[in-house]
Amino acid sequence: MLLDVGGLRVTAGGREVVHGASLTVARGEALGLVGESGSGKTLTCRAILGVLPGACAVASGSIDFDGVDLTTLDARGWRELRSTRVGAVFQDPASYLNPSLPVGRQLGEVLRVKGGLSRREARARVLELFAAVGLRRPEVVRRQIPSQLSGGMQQRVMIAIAIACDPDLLIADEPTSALDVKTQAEIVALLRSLRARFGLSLLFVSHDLAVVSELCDRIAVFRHGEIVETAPTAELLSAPQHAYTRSLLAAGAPGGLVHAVA
Ligand SMILES: Nc1ncnc2c1ncn2[C@@H]1O[C@H](COP(=O)(O)OP(=O)(O)OP(=O)(O)O)[C@@H](O)[C@H]1O
Repeated sequence: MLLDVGGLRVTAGGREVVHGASLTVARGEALGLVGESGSGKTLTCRAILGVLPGACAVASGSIDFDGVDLTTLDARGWRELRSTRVGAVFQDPASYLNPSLPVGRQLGEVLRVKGGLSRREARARVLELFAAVGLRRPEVVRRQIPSQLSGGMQQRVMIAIAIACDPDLLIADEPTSALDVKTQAEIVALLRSLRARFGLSLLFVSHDLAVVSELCDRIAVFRHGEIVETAPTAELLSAPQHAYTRSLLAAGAPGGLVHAVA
């Protein structure tokens, strides 16, 4: 198993908000996390990345990544993990990009500092990666600063940065939620093609069950800090076991979910 989280408990301001979450992601697999706002999806992802907000902490549980218990890592170990083995994309790409630096330079720096490429190698790789994430005219885009790009393009840049060092796992927390429906579909299609092309394992968070269904092999349903149900996507959609999953399905019908089941 690539990622194996067992009995994870997370506190926020001293109050427990994730109550013993267990989940696994096999190599090459995509696991979706769904559930209402505040149900603990983001803090679970941040615990796995070692980037919990200040007021939050892992109280107990295990986070095994490729045989290593991440809860034993020091700050340097976490940084190494994030720079090479686990990539992350969040809802608001603009807040993770430097507003005054051309995006090509930002990706180039990641490739040089974390990937060990020379300046020249990095420049060539920037163009390849920007093309791989579907940015047209990468030689123009690389010179632009974030505000010159649309939200969808900014998210493509973030995805390029996240996959720059060939991570084993990509954690995508609501990466499409701030985008319009058309761009959302394009980013989902991109993530699907990157999975196929690079064999990426994916932990994908969304409050939108239809989006998760299109991308993920299995789905875990969060409610009030607990995972109430985990099942293969087709099974979860056709025979949901938990009343809350049924209510999520009912809320999403008929549009996207019917399409997703078909
Ligand atoms: N920085 C923080 N300080 C204090 N409490 C927090 C913090 N971040 C999250 N929480 C609390 O922890 C709980 C879980 O939040 P979390 O962000 O993981 O939920 P979520 O399912 O990802 O929701 P959303 O879809 O809105 O992002 C919520 O009750 C939230 O209010």
